[in-house]
Amino acid sequence: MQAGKIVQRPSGNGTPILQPVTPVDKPSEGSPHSILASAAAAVSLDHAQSSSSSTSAASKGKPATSNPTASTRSKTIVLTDAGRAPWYNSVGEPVPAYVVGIAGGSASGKTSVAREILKKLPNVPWVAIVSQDAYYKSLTPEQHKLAHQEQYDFDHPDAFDYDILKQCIKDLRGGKSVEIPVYSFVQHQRTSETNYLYGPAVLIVEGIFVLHDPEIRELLDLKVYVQADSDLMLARRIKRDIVERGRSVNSVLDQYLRYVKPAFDTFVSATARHADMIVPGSHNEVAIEVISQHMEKQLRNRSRKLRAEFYKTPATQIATSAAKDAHVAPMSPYEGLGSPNERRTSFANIKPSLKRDQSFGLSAPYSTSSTSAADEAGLPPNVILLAQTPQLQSLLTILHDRSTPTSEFTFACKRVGTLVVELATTLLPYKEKEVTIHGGRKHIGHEINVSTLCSVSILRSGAVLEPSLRRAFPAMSLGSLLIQSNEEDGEPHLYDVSLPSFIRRRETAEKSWVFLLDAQIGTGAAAFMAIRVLLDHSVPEDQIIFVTLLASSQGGIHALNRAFPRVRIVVAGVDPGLQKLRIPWQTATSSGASANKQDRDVSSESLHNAAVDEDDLSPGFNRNDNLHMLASPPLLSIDRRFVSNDEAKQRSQAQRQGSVGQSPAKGSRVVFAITPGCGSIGDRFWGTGSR
Ligand SMILES: Nc1ncnc2c1ncn2[C@@H]1O[C@H](COP(=O)(O)OP(=O)(O)O)[C@@H](O)[C@H]1O
Ligand SMILES: Nc1ccn([C@@H]2O[C@H](COP(=O)(O)O)[C@@H](O)[C@H]2O)c(=O)n1
Repeated sequence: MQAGKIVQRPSGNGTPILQPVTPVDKPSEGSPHSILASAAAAVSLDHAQSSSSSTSAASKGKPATSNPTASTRSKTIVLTDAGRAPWYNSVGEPVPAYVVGIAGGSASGKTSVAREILKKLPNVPWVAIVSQDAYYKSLTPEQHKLAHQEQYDFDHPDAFDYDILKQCIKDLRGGKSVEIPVYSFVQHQRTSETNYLYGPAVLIVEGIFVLHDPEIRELLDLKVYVQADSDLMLARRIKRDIVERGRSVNSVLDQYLRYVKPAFDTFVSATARHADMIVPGSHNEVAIEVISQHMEKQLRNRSRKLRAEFYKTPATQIATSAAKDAHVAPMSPYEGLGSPNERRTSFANIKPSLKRDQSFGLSAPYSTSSTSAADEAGLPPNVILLAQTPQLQSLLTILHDRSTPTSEFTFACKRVGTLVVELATTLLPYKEKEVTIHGGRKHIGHEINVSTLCSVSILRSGAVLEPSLRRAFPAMSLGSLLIQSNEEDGEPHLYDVSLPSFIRRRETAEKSWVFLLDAQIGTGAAAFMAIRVLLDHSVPEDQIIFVTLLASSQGGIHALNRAFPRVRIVVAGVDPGLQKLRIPWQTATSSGASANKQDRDVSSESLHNAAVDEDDLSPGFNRNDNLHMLASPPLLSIDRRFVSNDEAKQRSQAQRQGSVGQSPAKGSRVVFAITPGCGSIGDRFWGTGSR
């Protein structure tokens, strides 16, 4: 197969095309597909750092001499398209990825079939192809010497390390991040590089012995065997191995006759009996179509519509099941979207699963003042509310006041941010430290290991807390997650994962303490998704500290507690309401294929300036003078940078005048608003939205 990583990008007419990219590929400036490309970068985030030897393009047809590093490049293939919808259930447990195994002889066309399937699934975001080659056993120096003389048998089932391949499939299936080894066919060994891979909804594993191991077969949802004539496989292998794997005709033939053909006849072809489908190695369009349709159906069945699921559930039913088992979260992060009365009934019946002080052993003076405030506000036991002093109240009033000018709003935000961050830092694991004080005496104090700390902002509003955190820990690593609510169903979708390298590595992630930042918690849907991302990376639940300025006491904060009771939520202020509403929404429909991507590039002004149409309001919504929008999307420019205020204004003006090749189309979207609320805190902080 062709070396190198590819991502799928829609062509101008909307037809998917496959493009080889090097691991250091970046979204091209101004590309309308930059969100897609950025999501691809999210899944293969580490490439830029880890793949130092992978800077030259691997393209088919180039002689090995002109492309000497081609075969050291990963065969891992990643496709990401739209944002990733929730991959977990209402208690926060991940729903397994769909795993397809493709086996068959060498050069039968396994990889090509996998890629064709991938092309047929344009609506399935986050698909990855992993090659079994990455899991060849390490060779001893003696075996290594033999391998260079074509005297080592790479076609025997014992040549592979099934345990680590199994673990990799298990991890990816369970939603965990993994490091995929990069195999070199020239050096006959794994290189020092690995590819970080996280979050595929569909995983395709291909390799000659993918159907050999019974435990691996157990992990596969669909088993495919690619069948091709031996002469066709040999012809393809000669061409490929000379071009891509640095071989000569003689060496290919020697290896083929000594090992490849006998092993194929004895072991590989025998695995065909385990397959659900036998696919021809050529002229296989119909088979690929059938497989893709089957997969799409399976994926539809697995898709999570948490909000819809729970919105339909009557409150009494929720309350009853909650009372039965206080530790099982019966509601989604979207709970609280029924009428206020329904919400009160359901919450009243749910016993808290942890006692605030008991569970975390918070030390005075912080616990006493803030926990009593949290108790009074009816917040769950993992929530720590800042003591509601007149000083804090005055700052929160500035934030609540819709007439507050941007500069004052930003200033107050930073001050409240500092207070809430300082409270959050008291939860860190300080250790005793002995120092020598003036006069030479010893003194026992405390210290914190800053190298284990980092922050992850939920973009874009979470970044408003970064300045406060940076002031406390200037050298702290910062990461981010781009989560946006889907325009059609309001579900959160994950678009970009940019985590500090020590979270991407499991061993260090297990020791890390993460401040997860977002400006407010309404439905809690984005917080829910972000916490799941950190848990998928093995950050311990009780080492995640969610820091936020404002929460709705009726909202998803309760569902967060039931799903993730050990995540502490530190919050400055609490407002009573959470409203679901449908608002008119100005989308920009482009004439080109990139319409969907560019639709995201809508100035939040269009949201804020849009009048709420009475007929469009969801049931139970009361027009409220103090109501602000919570769910405005981040301002994304097409080249993935956040646009400045001026840029945003120019863009929205251009959109209104139709001068960017787009015709505005009126639609509507679901948003959730904390009431009375502070509006879209991110927009107000950076001055990019209305008040
Ligand atoms: N259906 C097909 N028609 C023509 N060439 C093909 C087809 N399938 C695969 N090939 C070619 O055969 C070679 C080996 O295919 P590949 O998919 O890499 O095989 P495998 O992964 O089984 O080793 C590649 O050069 C590929 O372009
Ligand atoms: N160092 C190695 C390792 C493996 N091979 C050959 O690769 C074949 C499997 O890869 P496919 O992409 O063809 O499925 C297998 O037949 C091995 O002979 C190698 O040549 N050198």
